[in-house]
Amino acid sequence: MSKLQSGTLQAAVIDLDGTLVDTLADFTVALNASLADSGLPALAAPAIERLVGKGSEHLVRGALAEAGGDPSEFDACWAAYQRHYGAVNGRHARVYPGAFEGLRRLRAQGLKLACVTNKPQSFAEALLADKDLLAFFDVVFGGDAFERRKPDPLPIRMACRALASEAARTLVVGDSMNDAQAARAAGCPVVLVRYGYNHGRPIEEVDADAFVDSLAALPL
Ligand SMILES: O=C(O)COP(=O)(O)O
Ligand SMILES: [Mg+2]
Repeated sequence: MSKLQSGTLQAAVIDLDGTLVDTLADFTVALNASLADSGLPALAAPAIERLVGKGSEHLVRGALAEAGGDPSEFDACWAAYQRHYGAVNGRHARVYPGAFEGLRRLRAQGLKLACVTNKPQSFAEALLADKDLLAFFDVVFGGDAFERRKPDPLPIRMACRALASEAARTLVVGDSMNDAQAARAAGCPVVLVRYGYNHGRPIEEVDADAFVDSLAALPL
């Protein structure tokens, strides 16, 4: 755990959905409206939660399959989802307890901050702005910012480059195996929150340096 000790870090890369903001209700409303447009039944929130974390295409494709739709309906469902999510983005979402305090503490330590999410860039920026979180970040990279997204290390590496930080001195904070795998492959220490979305799997089975119940409890 020594690599997480205060004073050694230069920057932190923070995930969005399931780490900073609880967006499951937004996903549920937008996906079910999209499925309804295709005449398909609604899904319960826990089924949708298991699909969150690998980006919006994965989410829509998975929801379509779970609702009994045909893969050929993807394009229509994807277009509907863009519309519905754009209309609902942030409305049913809430910032997790401790998130503001955690971000303030990271900033107070002099760390540069990046938000790296698999959520599309425009939705991510709008959500962060709506929740008064955008100003904490030096840079925001969405799931469509690069050719590969988490669990690929590319977005984390690009964040380190943008922040001019060494990977080993850049703390990744997330809620899922996608964050942890990306961080490990990039050579960054990683802390996972216990309250987010991890494809229905216990978070503590993921390889990480520490687990916390709140961003206010980050081991800094
Ligand atoms: O869009 C998703 O699937 C999840 O986004 P995240 O990377 O912020 O958790
Ligand atoms: Mg997440």
